[in-house]
Amino acid sequence: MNLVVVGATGRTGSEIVAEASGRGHDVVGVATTSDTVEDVRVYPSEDLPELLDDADAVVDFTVPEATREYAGVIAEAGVPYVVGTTGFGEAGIETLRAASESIAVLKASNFARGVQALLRVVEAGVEALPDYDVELTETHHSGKRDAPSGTANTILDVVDSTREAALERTHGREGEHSREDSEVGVHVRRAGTVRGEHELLLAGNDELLTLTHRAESRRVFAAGAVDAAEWLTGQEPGWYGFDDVL
Ligand SMILES: NC(=O)C1=CN([C@@H]2O[C@H](COP(=O)(O)OP(=O)(O)OC[C@H]3O[C@@H](n4cnc5c(N)ncnc54)[C@H](O)[C@@H]3O)[C@@H](O)[C@H]2O)C=CC1
Ligand SMILES: O=C(O)C1=N[C@H](C(=O)O)C[C@H](O)C1
Repeated sequence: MNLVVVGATGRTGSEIVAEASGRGHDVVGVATTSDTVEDVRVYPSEDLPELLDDADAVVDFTVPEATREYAGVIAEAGVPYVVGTTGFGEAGIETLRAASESIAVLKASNFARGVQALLRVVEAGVEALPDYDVELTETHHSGKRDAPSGTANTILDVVDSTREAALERTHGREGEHSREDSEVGVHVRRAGTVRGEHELLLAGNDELLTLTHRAESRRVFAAGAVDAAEWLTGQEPGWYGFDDVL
């Protein structure tokens, strides 16, 4: 497969370049400036339209502004599009949804297989313990831009859909007021080189249940993203998630 990795010089993109090259794919990179990663040539972003002529799939781990800018040109070129970037507002999601009318778009906030399993376990835990308090804590490296993480938002969406109610997301706490039953606490930590940890706490009835996923290296995201690109090349235009691949 001819694969274009947008964000190829980044923390995650460079791992994706290594993973895809290691599987024998022909990889080119795109980033803000030209470079080389793992002997793979990285082109500046203005070269993207030309690189799409020979591409079988694009994988994008950048920033929401870049993804929004490139979605149109990738859709015009008719190339399947795997999006790992997080931190979109509603307008960003709309742009990707519009692209999915003409190409296959697979967007996931986390390409670790363990997180897909965690989402199923969260659903089961919340269903079994409907009255328990729910608190979410996520920890990432100090360079992460968006907060809460995309995965945290996905977990909270699963809690809401399981409870069939939108809990009020309380981001950290200070001052003097006790917890309301209608809220879910969301706690974000940024420190060092942590690859990504998510913990959901369910508490009530004198007991605690904690559900935790910890990524130990970015290779887990890279492997999932390349699995997704390999799978997506055979799909019809539409909107897909990582659970469709597994
Ligand atoms: N879905 C998942 O499993 C995962 C998602 N992510 C997400 O991926 C994104 C990137 O994270 P990191 O690799 O830590 O970031 P990073 O800051 O290390 O790398 C960003 C990359 O994007 C490129 N870039 C930035 N603006 C660009 C533009 N306008 N045009 C072309 N390239 C541009 C940079 O040159 C760099 O190569 C974040 O949104 C993060 O949350 C990260 C890990 C796993
Ligand atoms: O920026 C990161 O590093 C990560 N971002 C994703 C997110 O926002 O959930 C996935 C993973 O946790 C690593």
